[in-house]
Amino acid sequence: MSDIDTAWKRLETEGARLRGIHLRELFAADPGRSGAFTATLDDLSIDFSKEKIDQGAFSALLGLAEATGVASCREALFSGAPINLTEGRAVQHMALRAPEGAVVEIDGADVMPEVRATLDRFLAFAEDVRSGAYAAADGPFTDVINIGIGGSDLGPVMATRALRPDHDGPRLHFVSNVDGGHIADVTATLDPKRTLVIVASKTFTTLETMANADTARAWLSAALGDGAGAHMAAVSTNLEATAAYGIDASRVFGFWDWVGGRYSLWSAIGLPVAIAVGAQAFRAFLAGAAAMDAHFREAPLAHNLPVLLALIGVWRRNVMGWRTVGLIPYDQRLERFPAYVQQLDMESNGKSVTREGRPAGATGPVIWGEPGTNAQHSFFQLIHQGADTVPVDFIAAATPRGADQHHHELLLANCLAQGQALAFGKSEAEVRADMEAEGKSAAEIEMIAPHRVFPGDRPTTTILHRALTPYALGRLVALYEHKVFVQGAIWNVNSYDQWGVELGKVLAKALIPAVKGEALPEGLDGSTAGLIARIHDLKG
Ligand SMILES: O=P(O)(O)OC[C@H]1O[C@H](O)[C@H](O)[C@@H](O)[C@@H]1O
Repeated sequence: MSDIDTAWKRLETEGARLRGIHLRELFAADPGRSGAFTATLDDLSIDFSKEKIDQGAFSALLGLAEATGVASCREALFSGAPINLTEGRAVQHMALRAPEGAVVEIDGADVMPEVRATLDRFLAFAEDVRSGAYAAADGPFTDVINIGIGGSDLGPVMATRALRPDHDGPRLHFVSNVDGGHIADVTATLDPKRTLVIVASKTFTTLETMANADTARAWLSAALGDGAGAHMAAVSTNLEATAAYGIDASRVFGFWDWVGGRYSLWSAIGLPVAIAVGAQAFRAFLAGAAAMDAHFREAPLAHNLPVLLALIGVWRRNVMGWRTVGLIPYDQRLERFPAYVQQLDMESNGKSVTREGRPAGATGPVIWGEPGTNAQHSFFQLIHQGADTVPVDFIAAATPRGADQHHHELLLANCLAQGQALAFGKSEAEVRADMEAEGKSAAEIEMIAPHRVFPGDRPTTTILHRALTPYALGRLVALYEHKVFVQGAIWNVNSYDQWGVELGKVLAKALIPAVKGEALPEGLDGSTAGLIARIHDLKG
C-alpha cells in the first residue's frame, strides 16, 4: 500500500470512529478544544473546534498532507514551474502582490520589473480618473462601467462592495451577462458623456464581453461621436485584440498567461477597484494578500491557515461524505464573496480526472452562500433540521467600519448563536422541559416536541478578523486561493484549467443562427430542436 493509501485508510478509520461521537461529547471530553483547534495569523483566526474532529483525526489529516506532498507542491507553485500541466503554464498570481524587492522567475526571467511597471501604470491611471486629470469632455468621470465576466467581473464586484467604506472615487457599475437587460438597465441610469467603460477580458474573445463592449461603444458613440474612444479602456493579456478593437494603447493594461482568470483580481483586472478606492488602498489590499502568501509559504503545515482550511474541507468532503459547503459571511459587504469563492473553488477543483488523466475520487464540493443574518431567515431551516449535514464556514469581523456598533453586536451575537445551535442543538428532553415550563398540555407536547428538536452535531468553522479593511480583504481572498491550491494538491487535480466551460461555448456559437431563425445545425437532438421551434412560435 502506498503512503497515500495508508493515510486515506487511517482517515477512514478516524472518520468511522468520529461519526458516532456527537459534537456535544467532543466538547464534554475536552472543553478547551477551541485552544487546540484555532489557528491564527495576526488578527485573523480560524476556529475549527466545532468540526467533528479530535486529535486523532487532526493528526491523520496532517498525515495525509504529508503523504500527498503538499509542501513540495507548494514549493513547485512558488518556484514558477509550469504546474498548470494541461496548458503548459506557471501559476504565479502571487507575483502580482509580491513585496518590494522580491524576485519572481518564470522561464528563467524575473517578471517583477514588468509587474511593477504595469501596477504603477494602472494605479496612475486610476488616480487620474479619480482626480479628473483624465476626464471626460464635459468634466471628470462620474461613473465607470466594468464590462467582463467570470474572473474579469466577480473579483472587482466583490471587492468594490466589500470596500464600500474606502470608496471615494466615481460610482462603479458592472455588466457581465450577455442578457441585454443587464447593459440596458445599467446604461439607462447613466450619462455617456461622463462615463468611462472598461472592457476587461483576459482573452478578449469572450462572447458575452465582446457583445457588451460593442453595445457600450455604440451607446458612447451615439452621444460622443468620435470622442467615444476616449471613454474606453481595456484590460487583457491579448494586446493584439485590444489594438484591433481600436482602444488606445495608453488606456490598455496588460497581464500575463501565468495569471488565471479567477486569480486575476490582483492584476489590472483590479483597475475598477483601484478607481473606486484609490492606489493606496489597492496597495494595502495587495499587501494583505502578500502577508498570506508569506504565511502559506513558511508556516509549518499544522499551523498553516490555508492548509488547515483545506484539510477541514477534505475531512468534510472525503471522509464524512458531505457534498456542499455553505459560505456565510456575517458581513453584508461580503455579499458577493460566496459567488467569488464559488468560481475560485468550483472552477479550480470541479474536476474528475487526476493530473495524470486517471479517474479522481471525490473532489471539489458545491460552494454556495448568502450573508448572515439574512440566511438565517431563509435556508438555515434546512441546515438546522434538514436530512443532510451541510457544513458551514462563517466569516465575521470583530469591529464594524463606518457602521453602528450596536448593529454590529447584534450581528456577531447571531453569528455565534448559529454556530452554537448547529453544534449542540436542543434535545427532545430539553424541548419537553421548555414546553412544560411554558404550560403546554401533555397532548400538545407529544405532538409538537419532535418538530422542535435540533439534532445538533452540525459542523461549522468560524473565521474572525478585526475589521474588513483592504488589507484584511486581500488576506482573506489569498487564504481561500491557497486553500483551493492545497486541496488540488491533495486530490492530485490540475486546479488551473477549466476545460469544462468549453463545450457549451462551442455549442452556443453553433446554435446562434438557428435561434436567429436560420437553418438548424445538422443532426440536432430532438429536444433542442423542439425548444428552438417553441421559441420561434412564442416570438410570433
Ligand atoms: O477574461 P475572459 O477571457 O473574458 O474570461 C472570462 C471567464 O470566462 C471563461 O469561460 C472562464 O470560465 C473563466 O475562468 C473566465 O474568467
